[in-house]
Amino acid sequence: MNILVTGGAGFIGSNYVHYLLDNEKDATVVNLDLLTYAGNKHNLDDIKDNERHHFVKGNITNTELVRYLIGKFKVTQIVNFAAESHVDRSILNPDVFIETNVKGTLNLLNCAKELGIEKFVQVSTDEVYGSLGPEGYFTEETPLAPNSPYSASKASADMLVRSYNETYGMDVNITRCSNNYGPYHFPEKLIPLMITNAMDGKKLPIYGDGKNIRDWLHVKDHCQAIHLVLTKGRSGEIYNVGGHNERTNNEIVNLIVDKLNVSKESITYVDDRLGHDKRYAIDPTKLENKLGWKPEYTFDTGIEETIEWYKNNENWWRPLKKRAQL
Ligand SMILES: Cc1cn([C@H]2C[C@H](O)[C@@H](COP(=O)(O)OP(=O)(O)O[C@H]3O[C@H](CO)[C@@H](O)[C@H](O)[C@H]3O)O2)c(=O)[nH]c1=O
Repeated sequence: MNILVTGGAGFIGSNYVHYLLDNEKDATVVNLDLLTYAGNKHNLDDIKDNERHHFVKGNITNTELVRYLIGKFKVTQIVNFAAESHVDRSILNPDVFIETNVKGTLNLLNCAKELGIEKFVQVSTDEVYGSLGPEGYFTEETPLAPNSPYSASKASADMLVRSYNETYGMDVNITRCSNNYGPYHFPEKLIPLMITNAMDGKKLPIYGDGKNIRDWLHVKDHCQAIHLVLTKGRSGEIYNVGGHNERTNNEIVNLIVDKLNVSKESITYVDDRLGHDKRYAIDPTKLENKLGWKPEYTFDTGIEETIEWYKNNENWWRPLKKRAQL
């Protein structure tokens, strides 16, 4: 297997690169990442001498570069993690989301088609389904109804991937995950922002009333799911990946406050996010039944480990928060 992993210096991508090197002893990984604000070469420090890992700084929109890498490394599969991913940033500046998430995916698909790639996996999100009321779950048949510029860009990319299967018969899969947490999570996102703010005695800003619900999935369970899809997914299929773990934002922040033993008075309610989706909840039955996926982490263990990781890796997150002015 010679796998092109795009966005492999980001949160989920770098966890997946580690997963691949640990679990596929014959795999060569070509890691293409632009190292934007959220990409970080330090996520890959422990594998920088690994001969099966080739890091390349570059943009997935660069046709010549993608063609060159596929040829040089005889790439057989592509897993596309590269994306602008932060909803708040997409509300302020949607353009770069279209550029990377839509045009970048299109470029990868074109190169994959031209050079005969065996499998293309698009890593997508449950946000393409929009927002749920208090009952029910997103299944793979739920109609797409993205509400933010971010989720609209991801839904657009999903449609392109689907079309390359329908039109050109390309072997593709789309995975749609719920909210990930775990090591190397960029500290602009809810869980790492709250942990690191709490460690520094800063305020913990909750948007709106804090009753919005997210389904939290450990990033390592997500990586395992993506790999099952890459190796066993049926061509053209979509697989939802969820944690069976719905929590309100209030619950998450209060849990972190308790675990880090800081005052509840640090919690502060701030203006709501525009178009804030109320509830995401994923039904991962298809992945469990068809591909035998079983998450290993309970949220209790996962969040404990994650908090410990941030306590032990201040050198990793402090410069990031400083640079991003968080
Ligand atoms: C950063 C921040 C977030 N929030 C709220 C907004 C959401 O309801 C919830 C989680 O926010 P975020 O961590 O930004 O994640 P969310 O918008 O759900 O999106 C994440 O999860 C998605 C999957 O569901 C991914 O596709 C996105 O790339 C990823 O960023 O916490 C706050 O209340 N305060 C905050 O400071």
